[in-house]
Amino acid sequence: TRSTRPQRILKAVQNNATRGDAESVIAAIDNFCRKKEWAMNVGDDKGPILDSVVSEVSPSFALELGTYCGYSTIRIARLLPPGSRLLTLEFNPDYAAIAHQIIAWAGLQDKVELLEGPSRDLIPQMKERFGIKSFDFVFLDHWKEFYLPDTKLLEECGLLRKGTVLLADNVICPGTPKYLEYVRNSPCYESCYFKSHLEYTKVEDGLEKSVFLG
Ligand SMILES: O=c1[nH]cnc2c(O)c(F)c(-c3ccc(F)cc3)c(-c3ccc(F)cc3)c12
Ligand SMILES: [Mg+2]
Repeated sequence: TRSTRPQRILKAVQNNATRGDAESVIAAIDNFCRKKEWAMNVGDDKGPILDSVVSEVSPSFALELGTYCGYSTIRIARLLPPGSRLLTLEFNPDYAAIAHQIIAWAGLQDKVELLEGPSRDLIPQMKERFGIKSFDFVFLDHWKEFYLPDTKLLEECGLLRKGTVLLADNVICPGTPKYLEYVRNSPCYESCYFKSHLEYTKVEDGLEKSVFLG
């Protein structure tokens, strides 16, 4: 039977990237998705913006909502200081199975914990089951309709602290108007927009950075 797009991305990594070399895994995915088959990775245009925010925050505890094939997981994990942890949540088991293998190929499995299940079920378990006090950085890249409810859930579960940085993908394309309205008008957030392009295209998209003020 026909392979899936995530399986074809994994094969491109195994055929073109060096084990343990995260940069080569990122390059292999970007080359494949730019030249062969588009896929919803944050990509090489928005990616450096993600990198700069992660480097600036240098988080001890980071959360990613939406793993897909692990491309942004690797972009984040490769910049984390020793001893820090990235938890990434994926509800699609087929995506998670591929992401595990791509994260391992990059040699970053010791910094990353990939949790399978719906974010609304896993977020309330973070303190008790995963020993998280609060997150320093959150990357929202799962499903546009969940950005706002999951942000409110993170607040309600006491998982955000003064200065926690939220970075949201796709705020223009496909767009997350309810989330943008909230973080841009709430007195509890200081937000700014980083204009860029939809991955591997000339279409406008961007990332919204929002600092929780407590
Ligand atoms: O769903 C997503 N999660 C995370 N990141 C995404 C991302 O970075 C994207 F570029 C897209 C996208 C945008 C435009 C387009 F034409 C196709 C897909 C999607 C997306 C949007 C609607 C869907 F029905 C399916 C996928 C996502
Ligand atoms: Mg995205």
